[in-house]
Amino acid sequence: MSRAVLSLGSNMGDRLGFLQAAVDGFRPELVAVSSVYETAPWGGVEQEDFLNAVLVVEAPDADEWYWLRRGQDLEEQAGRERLVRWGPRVLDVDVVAVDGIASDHPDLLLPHPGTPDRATVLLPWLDVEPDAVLPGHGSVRDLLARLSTDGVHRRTDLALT
Ligand SMILES: Nc1ncnc2c1ncn2[C@@H]1O[C@H](COP(=O)(O)OP(=O)(O)OP(=O)(O)O)[C@@H](O)[C@H]1O
Ligand SMILES: Nc1nc2c(c(=O)[nH]1)N=C(CO)CN2
Repeated sequence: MSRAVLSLGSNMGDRLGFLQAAVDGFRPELVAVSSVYETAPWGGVEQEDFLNAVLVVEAPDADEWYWLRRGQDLEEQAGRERLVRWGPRVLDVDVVAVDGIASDHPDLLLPHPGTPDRATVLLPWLDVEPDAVLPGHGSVRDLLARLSTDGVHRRTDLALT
């Protein structure tokens, strides 16, 4: 069984609709969906706030590349264009971690190297796995305790179904 943690983000157009489309795309493999968070952009590009969420997915015969490909297919279906690094996007699907796998392949770095510094990933991850461990980095709770969560707000009025 392959178990992956995926991070979703959108800051253009119907943000919740794009996240929901990703959830629907992963429906057969879906184990858990976090709350939706409204988050101030990190990365230095001036842009609209994001909606972020985290999914846990599982499939019996998948490997880590399967999850990357599935995420990229869904980004493409959403009409994503790669214009600016860390810039606006209709849908971003990052593979945060797959089981305990470490990968330094540039097309699939695992765990995703941005994760330890991103409250926009760690906070929603804790919703679905309160005892989560980021392989090689320790508990998600401890990683999050080092970070500011200013600008990361749970949207109780929005939900992915
Ligand atoms: N763990 C991963 N999850 C998703 N894409 C990855 C991962 N590791 C490497 N990549 C590669 O990153 C590229 C996509 O980068 P993308 O434009 O989505 O980055 P970004 O989301 O803007 O920035 P960041 O990766 O820092 O969140 C793809 O070529 C993909 O193969
Ligand atoms: N808050 C927030 N900021 C971002 C995000 C994101 O998902 N959330 N993704 C980016 C590009 O990957 C750039 N900046």
